[in-house]
Amino acid sequence: MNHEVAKDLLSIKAVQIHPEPENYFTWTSGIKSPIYCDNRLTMSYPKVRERITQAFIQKIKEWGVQPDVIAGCATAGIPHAAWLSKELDLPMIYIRSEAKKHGKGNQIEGEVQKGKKVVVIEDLISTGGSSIDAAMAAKESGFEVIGVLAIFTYGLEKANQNFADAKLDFDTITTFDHLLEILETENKFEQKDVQSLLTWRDSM
Ligand SMILES: O=P(O)(O)OC[C@H]1O[C@H](OP(=O)(O)OP(=O)(O)O)[C@H](O)[C@@H]1O
Ligand SMILES: O=C(O)c1cc(=O)[nH]c(=O)[nH]1
Repeated sequence: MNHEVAKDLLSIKAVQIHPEPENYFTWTSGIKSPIYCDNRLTMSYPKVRERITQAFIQKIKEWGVQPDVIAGCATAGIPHAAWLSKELDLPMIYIRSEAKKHGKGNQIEGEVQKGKKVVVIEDLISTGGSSIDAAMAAKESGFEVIGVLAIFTYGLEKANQNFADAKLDFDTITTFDHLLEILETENKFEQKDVQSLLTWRDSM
């Protein structure tokens, strides 16, 4: 399943690589990166999003804890949380990056149910900042957070540290390492290009 989803991301052209530093992407954390993975594109591919939903179900089974509620991390995690909660016939909420400045001033939309077990669904983990903030908001409102599940992670040491500091479990369907393995195996990338991306990742 891991490799299938990584292959999907490549085949729908969710992954873009700009090796020239002057064309680096800027991530939400401010990190400048030669690679960007636009998992929002998965919405447009029913078979791909279904595979992602099934992979999330598998990850939840592996955790061995039955969630009561599925939470989407705004914005890109929301549609995946919706498909997953429908498949599991569970309630859904979504968590904004900050409380609204008008209306009801909510950060969490949907019904807050204190003591209920929630899985936070995110599209992608770079530093983990966005999904950790969402999980913390859920905790502060009274939910019991089982952990964060995302489609993809870069495997940055910083993210592992941030999740450890927050005492939060997380897992992903696929990873940067899987992507690079596929690019190399399918001869789309030379070993030296794979190595230079790995060196960049490990320097973060
Ligand atoms: O692990 P992090 O360092 O927090 O980075 C990952 C976050 O960045 C992207 O969101 P973005 O801020 O681009 O917003 P969006 O989800 O609304 O598109 C992505 O969807 C994750 O939420
Ligand atoms: O860190 C980010 O902002 C980020 C990285 C990435 O590859 N894709 C994305 O949507 N956001």
